[in-house]
Formats: sequence, C-alpha cells, structure tokens
Amino acid sequence: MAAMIEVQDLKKSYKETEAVKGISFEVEEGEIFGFLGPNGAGKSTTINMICTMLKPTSGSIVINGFNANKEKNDVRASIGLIFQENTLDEKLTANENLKLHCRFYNVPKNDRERRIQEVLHIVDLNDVRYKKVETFSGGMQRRLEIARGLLHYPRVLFLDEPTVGLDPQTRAHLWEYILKLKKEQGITMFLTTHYLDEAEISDRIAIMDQGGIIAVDSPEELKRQLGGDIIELSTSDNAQAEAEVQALLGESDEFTINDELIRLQVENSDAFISELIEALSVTITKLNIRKPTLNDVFLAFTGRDIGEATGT
Ligand SMILES: Nc1ncnc2c1ncn2[C@@H]1O[C@H](COP(=O)(O)OP(=O)(O)OP(=O)(O)O)[C@@H](O)[C@H]1O
Repeated sequence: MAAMIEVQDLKKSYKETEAVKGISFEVEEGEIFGFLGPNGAGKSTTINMICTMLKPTSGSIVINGFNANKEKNDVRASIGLIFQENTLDEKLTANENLKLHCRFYNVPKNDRERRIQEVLHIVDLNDVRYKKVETFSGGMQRRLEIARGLLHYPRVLFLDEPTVGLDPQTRAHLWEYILKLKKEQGITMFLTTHYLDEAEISDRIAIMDQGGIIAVDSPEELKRQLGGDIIELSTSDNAQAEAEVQALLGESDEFTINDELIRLQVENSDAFISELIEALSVTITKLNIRKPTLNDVFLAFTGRDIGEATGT
C-alpha cells in the first residue's frame, strides 16, 4: 500500500533558527500517527509545511499522491484540519457553519445536503443542526469542528491537540468519535497531543526533538525497546543513595535522580531489588516498580519529562 503522507529530507530555517533539520517519514493510509516532542522541537513548523501553510526551505512532501509544493489545491482538498483554536462562527448555526465550509471547499451544490446530514450523524449533532453555535458546550463545538473538517471527504485529518481544554469525560467521548472515523471511514489521522494516554491510541508515534525525528515506532515497540523494569525510590538521604546506586550499577548504566526520586531502569527487577536493598545504607522511604510508560520513552529520548517539556 502506498503511503498517505511521504516526507523526505524536509528542512525549514527561519533567519537564525534551523527549526526542521531534514526529516523523513511516512504515514500509512488509515493509521493514527502521533507526533510528540518538547516545546520548540519543530512540530508546528512541520505540520504547517505538510498542510501547505508554510513553504519548506527544501525537501519534499507528498500527500494522497499529490506534491505539496506543486499541487497545493489537491493537497488541501485531501486534508481536514482540526486545530486547538475554535474557528467556528459562534453567531451562526451549526448548519450555517457547515454550508459556509461547503462553499469554501467547492463541495458540489447537489451533494451539500446529503453530506451535511452525514457528518452531523457521525458526530451525533443532528438534533442541534439549526441552533446557534454559541449555545453549544465545548465538547459539542469540538464535534462540530470535526464534522466540518470531514465535509469535503478528506483522506487525512490533522488533529492538533484536539482535546485541549476539554474535561476528561468529553475527551473520552471525542476519542470515541475519532476512533469511529478511523474504523468506518479509514481516514488517516495525524495527531499532536501532550496527553500521553491519547498518544497511546496511535498506531505509531514519532518523537521530534531539536528539529529532528529521533524515534518512530508503535507505542508498544517504543516501550519494549526501553526494556526491563523501572524502579523509583526515595530514601532518607538521596545523595548518599545516589553514590551507592551508581556503585552497584557501574559507570555504564544510566539512572536519573532529582531531589525526591531516584529513577533507574534494570533488565529484571526481581533479581536486582534484593541487591539494591543490600547495597543501600540509607532507609528506603518509597519504592515503586513498574513497566516503562510512554513518558519513560519520552524521557529516554528527549532527556525530559513530557510535562516539563511541554509546559503541561
Ligand atoms: N515564524 C518564526 N520565526 C522564527 N523562528 C520561528 C518561527 N516559528 C518557529 N520558530 C522557531 O522554530 C523552532 C521550532 O518551533 P515550532 O513552533 O515548530 O516548535 P513546536 O515543536 O511546535 O513547539 P510547541 O510545542 O511549543 O508549539 C523554535 O525554535 C521556534 O522558536
């Protein structure tokens, strides 16, 4: 199967900043592709280039078989954008917002009524079709934006932090709709999010840092590559414990430490934990053993916790 998005050696420089440093990746048709990275990594710049809103310095982008540089209109017709900011006209009804979009995207006149009904049905908003958007809850507005993004039958949906500012229940609902779209319409999704539980839904995740892509794989594989178990502990004297853990692990093994928590990764915690307890002269006040999470993956690749790295 041909890739739905093909990015090759893509670069973007702003005066002094090399924001995107020659990245290459492919997104398969029908997959949810998560795009993660710390603030300033180059994610927005990359997405804006893929969506034809920003001209690359060099490199090539092909979407749905169309070249983003030479066939902008075909690319735009192939994609739907659902960004963080609400771009609906709140003074208009849902119906009016959708009709406007049909006009912008040249949806044939005879098709408009059928498509509006179709997309409203997908997001369960048929009942409020003739109500003003300003009377909608945040979640309903988001659903209407998704409906609008689907009106011109895009093959790829770009979802840029689609659930920011929504309560957990609305987030969960919205995800049900997004997954339904993937399943029923086979739409490819390009997703950025700071919520790791959402990123976990992706078929594959790319991690971007300092203008480059440093990992691309399924969430399971990324976690598996990290391997072993994560041990987190606090002690009565973490500085002393740090020296003792280092002596036990040897120079080559890595672990992270901050004021409260020593975090280390070992092949097999069962075998290691008794050695650790024996090696420590200080009292252990907290001990937690777990499998790696996506946050550990993020930390391993970028050196930062996703919360710190994205200011969330
Ligand atoms: N218009 C611009 N002019 C100059 N520099 C820019 C411009 N837009 C972005 N940059 C720089 O390019 C780099 C990448 O920025 P970008 O916004 O793509 O990162 P990001 O990963 O999307 O970050 P965030 O998660 O904060 O949105 C940063 O160093 C940023 O300061």
